[in-house]
Amino acid sequence: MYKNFRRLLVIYKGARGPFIVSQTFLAFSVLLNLAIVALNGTLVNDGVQQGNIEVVISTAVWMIGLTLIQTIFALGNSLYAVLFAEGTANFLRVGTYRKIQTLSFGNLDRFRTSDLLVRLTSDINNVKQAVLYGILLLFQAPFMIVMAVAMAIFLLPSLLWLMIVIMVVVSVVLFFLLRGVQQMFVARQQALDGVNNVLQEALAGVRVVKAFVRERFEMQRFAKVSNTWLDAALSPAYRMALFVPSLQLIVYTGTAALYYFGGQGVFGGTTNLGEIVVFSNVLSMVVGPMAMLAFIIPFLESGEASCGRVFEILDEEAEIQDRSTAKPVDVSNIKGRIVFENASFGYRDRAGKTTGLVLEKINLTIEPGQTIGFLGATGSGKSTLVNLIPRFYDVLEGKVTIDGINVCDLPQRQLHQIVGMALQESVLFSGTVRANILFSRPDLDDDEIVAAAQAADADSFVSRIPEQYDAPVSRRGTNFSGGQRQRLAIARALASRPPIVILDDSTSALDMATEARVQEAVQGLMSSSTKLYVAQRISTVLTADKIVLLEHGRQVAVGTHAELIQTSPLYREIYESQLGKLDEQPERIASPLAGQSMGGTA
Ligand SMILES: Nc1ncnc2c1ncn2[C@@H]1O[C@H](COP(=O)(O)OP(=O)(O)OP(=O)(O)O)[C@@H](O)[C@H]1O
Repeated sequence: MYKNFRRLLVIYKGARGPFIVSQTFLAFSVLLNLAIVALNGTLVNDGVQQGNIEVVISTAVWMIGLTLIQTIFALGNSLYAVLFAEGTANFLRVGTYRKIQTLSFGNLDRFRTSDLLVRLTSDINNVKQAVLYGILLLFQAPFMIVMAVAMAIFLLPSLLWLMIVIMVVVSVVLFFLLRGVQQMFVARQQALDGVNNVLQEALAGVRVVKAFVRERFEMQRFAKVSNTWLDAALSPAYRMALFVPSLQLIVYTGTAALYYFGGQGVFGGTTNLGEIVVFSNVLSMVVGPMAMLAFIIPFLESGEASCGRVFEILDEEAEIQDRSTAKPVDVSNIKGRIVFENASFGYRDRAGKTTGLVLEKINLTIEPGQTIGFLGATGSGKSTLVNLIPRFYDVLEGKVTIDGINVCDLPQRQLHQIVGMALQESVLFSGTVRANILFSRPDLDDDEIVAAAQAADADSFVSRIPEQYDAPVSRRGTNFSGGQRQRLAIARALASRPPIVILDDSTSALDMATEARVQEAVQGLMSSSTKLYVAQRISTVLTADKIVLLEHGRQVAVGTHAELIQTSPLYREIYESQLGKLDEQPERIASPLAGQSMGGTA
């Protein structure tokens, strides 16, 4: 039972201190509570009924004093309970976030961003609530019930039957009120997942929604999931609303019965009024904790379920890990020779099973300093192919080597220093232009930053901004144009001058003249580095030392532009579809962009 919570207590050692302190305060608080209740008997019997004002005053003073001390213990209990609950939530939040940072591309493909967000926020909040209520009430309730029953046996054994009847009635009522509530809470959480999924997608794509005038559709879509959430939230809320009135009804009826039967005892001389007053208080002390127990159980259930969802992330093993045989290398000695040997790859589905091959038996040798272009229709596998070099994914068969070393035998930290990459989606972080360019190497000096920005043709627009390299970048870089974002992302990839640079469709938003300028500058700055360009546009790769043409995950042709135009009908078709019929421009066959060269060692 509650295996996730038990596991949490075992792994979160920092919680033990606040937990023990809060429960110690709680025990004292409950004992004092009972003592105060017992004093009611003295007050009525020896004070009020005997007309002894001194007993009344001294008992009242004792009761006030004990109440003050009890309040301090109760406050201590609450404070440490909050510390414990908030500490637990923080422990889970930081641990989960740290875990997400260690996950590989493949793991992240299987967890949707909205899913991760819900787990990091709402689920952890559920755990916190359950821990808080649990620590405040869970241990208090049984303790109070046992003590109160003991007092009832000691004080008025003749009316114990009444207490048992009331406890049975309360249990039956609570059973019916709570039946199915756990499933209702789980359904509410799932409905919240649905709301967050729609919200995340719709807000991230709000511009597309507006551009396609889909606001009404999106509003309806959101209203639908929001209504589902409302229904799911109302069902347990209705049940909870019945809680207090039902219990009040039982307590008031029970108290009336107590005075009826107890009154007969007083008239018969078998009991006295003080005992009945104390018994009446004890009755509330039993019903209250029973209600508390019933009240927190759904929270505990929902917290336990959420804790399990958080553990799912914490238990996720990063697909790509450093091998025990991985040996550090001197990055400055890496030349940048890349070889694909019979490399095949396929993505995994949510269950972790490979769905089919996206790349098949790729054999390719790229010499240090060469410029290579990868060309092919959308979905042909270009990005997937280059992603195998920095080990964003591991090959299923074959291998990829850098300077003869299998990339799987390189420590990932070093591999990512060797391979600088501008990803297909140019994501910038909020901060400054400088901080974004320095993302991979915070120790670079201003000259190196400017050199990288110049090579990416970013310096031209950055230097026109009044704050220049200290210009603010908003979240995801939305205060820059698509082309500017791409150029800053390229500068970020070049800044540390890695021996291998991969630009994955990173110049697609640039006009052809700017693109040619970038390529020329990159060639100047990174002449000894191996440069890989993934492109949709043939103009991006025309002057490469080698163009690799992919079709449905297979490498169908490799060669220079002049070679491919003669030997590959597919290449010729792509060329003509983008740049016009060759028959009408024969001089372009050998020298497509006369005067522009990005090649290194042709
Ligand atoms: N993370 C992923 N999970 C599952 N399948 C994927 C993933 N990324 C890509 N694919 C699939 O792999 C195939 C190759 O995709 P890839 O992105 O490598 O193509 P591409 O040639 O770079 O395309 P584009 O030019 O449009 O970027 C496609 O069929 C795509 O649907």
